[in-house]
Amino acid sequence: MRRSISASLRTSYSYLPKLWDTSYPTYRPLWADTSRKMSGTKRPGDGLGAKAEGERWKRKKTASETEPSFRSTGSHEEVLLQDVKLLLGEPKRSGIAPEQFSQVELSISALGSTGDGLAISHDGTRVYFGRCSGCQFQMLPGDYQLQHKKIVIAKAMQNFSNLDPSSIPPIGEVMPSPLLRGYRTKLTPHFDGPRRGGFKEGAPVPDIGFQLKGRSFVLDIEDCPIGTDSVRNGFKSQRTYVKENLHTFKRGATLLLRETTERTFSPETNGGCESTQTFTDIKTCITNSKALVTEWVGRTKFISPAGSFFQNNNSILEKFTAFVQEQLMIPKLAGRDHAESYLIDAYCGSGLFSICCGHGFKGILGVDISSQSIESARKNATENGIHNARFITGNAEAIFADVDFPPELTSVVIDPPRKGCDELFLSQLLKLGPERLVYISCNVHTMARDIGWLVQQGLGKTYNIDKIGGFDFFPQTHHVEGYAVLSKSS
Ligand SMILES: C[S@@+](CC[C@H](N)C(=O)[O-])C[C@H]1O[C@@H](n2cnc3c(N)ncnc32)[C@H](O)[C@@H]1O
Repeated sequence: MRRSISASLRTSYSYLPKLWDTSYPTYRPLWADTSRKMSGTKRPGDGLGAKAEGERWKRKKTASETEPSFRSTGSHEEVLLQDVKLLLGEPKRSGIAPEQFSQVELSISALGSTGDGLAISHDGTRVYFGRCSGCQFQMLPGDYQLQHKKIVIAKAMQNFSNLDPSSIPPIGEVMPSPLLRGYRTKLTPHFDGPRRGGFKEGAPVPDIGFQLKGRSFVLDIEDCPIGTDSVRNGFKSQRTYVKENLHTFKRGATLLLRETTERTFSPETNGGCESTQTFTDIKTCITNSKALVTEWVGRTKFISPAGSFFQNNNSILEKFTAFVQEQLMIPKLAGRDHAESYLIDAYCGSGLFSICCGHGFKGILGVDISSQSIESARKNATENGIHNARFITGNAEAIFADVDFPPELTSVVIDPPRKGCDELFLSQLLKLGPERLVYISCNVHTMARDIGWLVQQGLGKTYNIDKIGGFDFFPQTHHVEGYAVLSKSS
């Protein structure tokens, strides 16, 4: 049975958990040992004096420290465990855990990378705050969220890359989202059903919303302020629909709410210069996963089935894809036309990077496991004037059987799902040896694991990690979109 502890939490901006100390070679909790002076004082039990203290990160890693290597899953539990270990320090504190379901009053010391509030009681206990597992950070100012997310990326590199800190570049600032609320173009609330027999006529309406934090049941959510207006309206209509038609559901269900945009260009500007054309967008909500939705990234139009993957924060995509395009330029070709170079788009979805960043490349090859997404990528490329791109359906590593681009003129953008890349893909990538790698991820822990693994392999030792940072794709939540840019050392 789970231990349930409730903590009192002041949610005003005057009380914010301290951020983790970034001035140290490795990240440590600033608050964990405030009584310790930096000069000459020993930390109880660690046996290290001030001199050794400065060098402690250089010492040989123990088996348990090196454990989260390539096989790490980057799961919530694994990430939380690393934070709790850092918080408690070594040697481990011991003590008696509070009785089950007892209430203890604790001050939250800091936020963990998973968005959990962390507090130390006399026995070193972690606690949760926030009930909905969706957007836990609504009580925190935007700047604080950005600083916290930068530290999340840094701790991910520290805890999951297995790299010496000297080979990790300083973490870049996390780029803010233009919209802090009303940004999410897709929501998937759900409800549970009876174990058997379906909903009977007159049955009580189940909770419809998102998973309760740390539990396997649903928290009723009437409105979700991070959704766009059209998605929020769609949510209200769908809630009403479920209530009125409950007896038609045989079991629980997940509702799809996805924004689509109909753009109309003003007649008087038609035929004029593209960048001066004015337009009006009408946004509505689609609930059928097979229906096609249209999304604009700046002046680029994407059409894909509502149920297929597309980045959820449209407001940041123009800035983000411009950044990725810049990173894909091969440094050795600086100042020269990149029209001689090639692009591989691994995990390409419906072609976001091939299409927004692909102009000017001599050839483009994309791969995705979803045939539906590949079909969209092909159509979207043609519609947007990209005629030198090929897209194949398959596991990401299938691309290597097909590619004949010269490695020294090739850039690869890698944007895997949360679980990261397979070892097979990464080892074949190293065999190809492309000049430039831009790794994008919504799970910075598996990104750290994969980047760390790549640069420690024989063939990977020729790569430098040039940049690491993030974009705030998911304001008000603990999630952050990370990037890592690597290039071949000269
Ligand atoms: C985070 S999405 C990125 C999509 C695209 N780059 C974008 O930004 O719109 C990850 C993509 O990886 C695809 N995917 C998942 N597992 C894969 C695999 N083993 N091989 C190739 N693609 C995979 C999914 O279908 C999804 O489109």
